[in-house]
Amino acid sequence: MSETQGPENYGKVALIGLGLIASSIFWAMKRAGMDSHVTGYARSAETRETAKRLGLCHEIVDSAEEAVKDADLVILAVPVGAMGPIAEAIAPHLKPGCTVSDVGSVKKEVIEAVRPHLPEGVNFVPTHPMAGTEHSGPGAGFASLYDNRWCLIVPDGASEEATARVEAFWQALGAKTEQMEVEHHDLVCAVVSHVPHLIAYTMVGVADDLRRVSDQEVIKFSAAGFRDFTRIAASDPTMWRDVFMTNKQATLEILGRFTEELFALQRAIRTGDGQLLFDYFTRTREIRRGILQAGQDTDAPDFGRVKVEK
Ligand SMILES: NC(=O)C1=CN([C@@H]2O[C@H](COP(=O)(O)OP(=O)(O)OC[C@H]3O[C@@H](n4cnc5c(N)ncnc54)[C@H](O)[C@@H]3O)[C@@H](O)[C@H]2O)C=CC1
Ligand SMILES: O=C(O)C(=O)Cc1ccc(O)cc1
Repeated sequence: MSETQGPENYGKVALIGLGLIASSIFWAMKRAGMDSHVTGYARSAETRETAKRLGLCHEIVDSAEEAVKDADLVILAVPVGAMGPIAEAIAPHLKPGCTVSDVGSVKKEVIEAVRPHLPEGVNFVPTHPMAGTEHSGPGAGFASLYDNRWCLIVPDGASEEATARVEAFWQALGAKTEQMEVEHHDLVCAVVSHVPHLIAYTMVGVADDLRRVSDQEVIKFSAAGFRDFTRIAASDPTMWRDVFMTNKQATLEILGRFTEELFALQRAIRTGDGQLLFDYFTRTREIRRGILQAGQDTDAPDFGRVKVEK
């Protein structure tokens, strides 16, 4: 019997992809006392072996088709570009009436890639936990990753009951949930996550290219701002390539605005317009204060040093 009997309890859960996000889901389920039977699958034999060694999932199997057999909840936790092919492969093997969910950082293209493959009667409830670190792979997960973090839910036509159960599941993992419309989700994420990652990648690339500043100096004198950039720019290249390949429209829109503002600031520096810079920085400081007041200080945990609880 489950220690908790709420709607968040699914009899059998399948995790497809066994990286940071899926392994954290498993550890958080365990911490929550859920007694679902969890089956896991990852594409590489090496990842499956590591997962077994770490005690991830109750069972690790050699194909996605086998993993989803009899599952009440299937969570796709692979890079966004791999969601469609995985959905196609598992579709004929899904339990009638089950719920399929994904955790991808982009929603519109993932929904378009996954939904056409799913049989009638299967509920698709896309989600996006706004929590992560720069680490990846099965050993990167920890039970508290989702604590007090937002998990965005993009029901996009799923039944209310299936959506409510998925929300209850994420709340049991420690997250706060909010429903969002698909296009809005992709735009919000372009602003708060995708473009900031691109800026970090660019800044670290610039430092690396700049021959007048040696690599040793970059490492030795890196202050907090640049250190944060290097942490973000150490994120998984496959995952982030897929994010920009699939959230094209929103990231290009936000990047367009970003470069306009950057040119305005560049001009102010060139023309000596200190007042413009001062006013701009005063406005942006208020945004930081707003985040702190809302109790959403995302700097609080230092992910590089965060204690891994299992
Ligand atoms: N890392 C982060 O901070 C966050 C990631 N996400 C999203 O969650 C998803 C998973 O990300 P992570 O767990 O961080 O990635 P990860 O790189 O740690 O793990 C990905 C897993 O998927 C497997 N995989 C890759 N291609 C596959 C395929 N074609 N078939 C089967 N398995 C495959 C890999 O072997 C690995 O086990 C991505 O869609 C990402 O956009 C969402 C929120 C935060
Ligand atoms: O590590 C960080 O700073 C993050 O921003 C984590 C993150 C990465 C990707 C997402 O889709 C959501 C959260």
